[in-house]
Amino acid sequence: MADIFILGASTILVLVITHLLIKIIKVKYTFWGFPESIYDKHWLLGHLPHIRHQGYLGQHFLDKIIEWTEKYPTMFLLWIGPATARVVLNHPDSLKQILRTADPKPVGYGQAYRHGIPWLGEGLLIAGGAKWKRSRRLLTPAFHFDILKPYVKVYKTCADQLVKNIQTFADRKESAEVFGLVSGCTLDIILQCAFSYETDCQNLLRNDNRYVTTVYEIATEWTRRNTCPWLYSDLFYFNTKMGKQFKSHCDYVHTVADDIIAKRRRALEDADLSERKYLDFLDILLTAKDGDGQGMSIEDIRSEVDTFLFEGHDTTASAISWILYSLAEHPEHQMKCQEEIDRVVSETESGELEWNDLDRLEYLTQCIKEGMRLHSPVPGILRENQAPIKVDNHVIPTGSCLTISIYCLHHNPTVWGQDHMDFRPERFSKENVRKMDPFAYCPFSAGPRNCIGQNFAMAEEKMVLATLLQRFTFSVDKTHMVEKLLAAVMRARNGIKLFASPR
Ligand code: HEM
Repeated sequence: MADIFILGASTILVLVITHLLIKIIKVKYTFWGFPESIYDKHWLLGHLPHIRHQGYLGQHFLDKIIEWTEKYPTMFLLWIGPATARVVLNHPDSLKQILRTADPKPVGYGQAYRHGIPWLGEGLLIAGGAKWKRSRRLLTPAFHFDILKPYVKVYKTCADQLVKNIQTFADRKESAEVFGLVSGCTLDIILQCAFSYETDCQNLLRNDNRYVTTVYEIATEWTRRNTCPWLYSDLFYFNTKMGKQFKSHCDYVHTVADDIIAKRRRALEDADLSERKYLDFLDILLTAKDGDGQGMSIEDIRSEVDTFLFEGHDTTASAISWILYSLAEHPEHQMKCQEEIDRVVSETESGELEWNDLDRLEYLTQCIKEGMRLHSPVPGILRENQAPIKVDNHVIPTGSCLTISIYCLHHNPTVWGQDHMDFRPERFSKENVRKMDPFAYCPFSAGPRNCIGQNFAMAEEKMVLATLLQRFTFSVDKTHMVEKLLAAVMRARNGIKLFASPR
């Protein structure tokens, strides 16, 4: 009996090792000669020690990928263990080849987007093929300018509450951790605009904001799992402590989404839709019908709500917080923004910024763009190519997992110059933008799978920042170290602390 067991176990071991060896040989052969930093590569772990430096994906990894971008400015390989290679694209000429297509996101075993499915389902962000096409067509009208215009009032009301919250720190002459406060504000905004759902999620007395903190945990854990090949198996992962916690966090955010949907469904039953010119995002989801009269399934609606709740608040919170940080670091640019905002506001009839005024905030817009270049709120995205791609003399075969590193693109010295780490809003002056390759600057990605919410996001960023800068001058709290942390969005490891002096 024991002999049979030993024989069985040895056979399985030999098969596993043979499978692994074949995989290693195949991957090495496929990417033979591709640029990669062999000096930074461990013989077994590949680049994992840099990816998981001190156990998290942070500044060390960002410094490394910038170093590799300087050496290999069109693409480089990133090895996750001995048998998995990711092709990182970091130059407009290489990444435009994939961004111009609607090629899907990789969702196979061990692929990053797969690990997000328990949370976001197959919503617009993760779905591919016909499902993505249908949802994109359905939801595009929800971002029509006529729908977005009235949202400026919501942006302003929520930003006014943010001002009040920051004022409490200013009164005590304390620095405020802005990332958390801004996240509450952007969540408030997306809940009201897309879901007609009002909460007191900016109420500081609540002490926490369970939805924001839970999304923080989920997004951080999602990224952590992506960098741990030993956690790729669902069977294993969901039996670990972290896997169980991830699942329970997902269950909680799903109950939030279910509540939003149920309330809106009840409100819609009493409403006369024929009188409304435009429907908001959730109305569209709830009333959408196929040619055969079939509506969207409950799971599909929830996936979209979860996707928009996350994409609609975490990304903008990252953008606004990091831009504010750069402005606090550069008083000269902050002052120019304030002068512009004061002037534009003084020229309005109501004394309040309206939709059309946002375009007149040209210098603020330059600072926003430069802030999103420097910090890249969404640092990287993945795609699976459906046709071979040629970069320099190398052919990336069909079905490869491509990492489009937005952060590396935005720090590529061959595109942005040796001063790419400097905050220089003049990079986005009209003359400079005219000379720019359209794929050199992609905070919202580009092509058919670009960000559906980018106009919403830009208007929101302008309104929130203009409201804040009208009331305060920000400066950095030098006692607090600000360090980047990569999750699905660019976070700050211990937050961002700023002093706000009332003007
Ligand atoms: C500064 C803010 C934002 C940034 C930097 C940003 C960036 C991005 C990027 C890079 C992508 C491509 C993702 C990928 O290929 O995996 C994307 C897609 C997407 N974004 Fe945004 N986003 C922002 C705000 C928003 C907002 C406010 C919403 C919703 C209201 C939104 C909804 C989405 C959705 C649904 C997708 C998937 C689109 C598709 O695949 O068709 N985003 N965004």
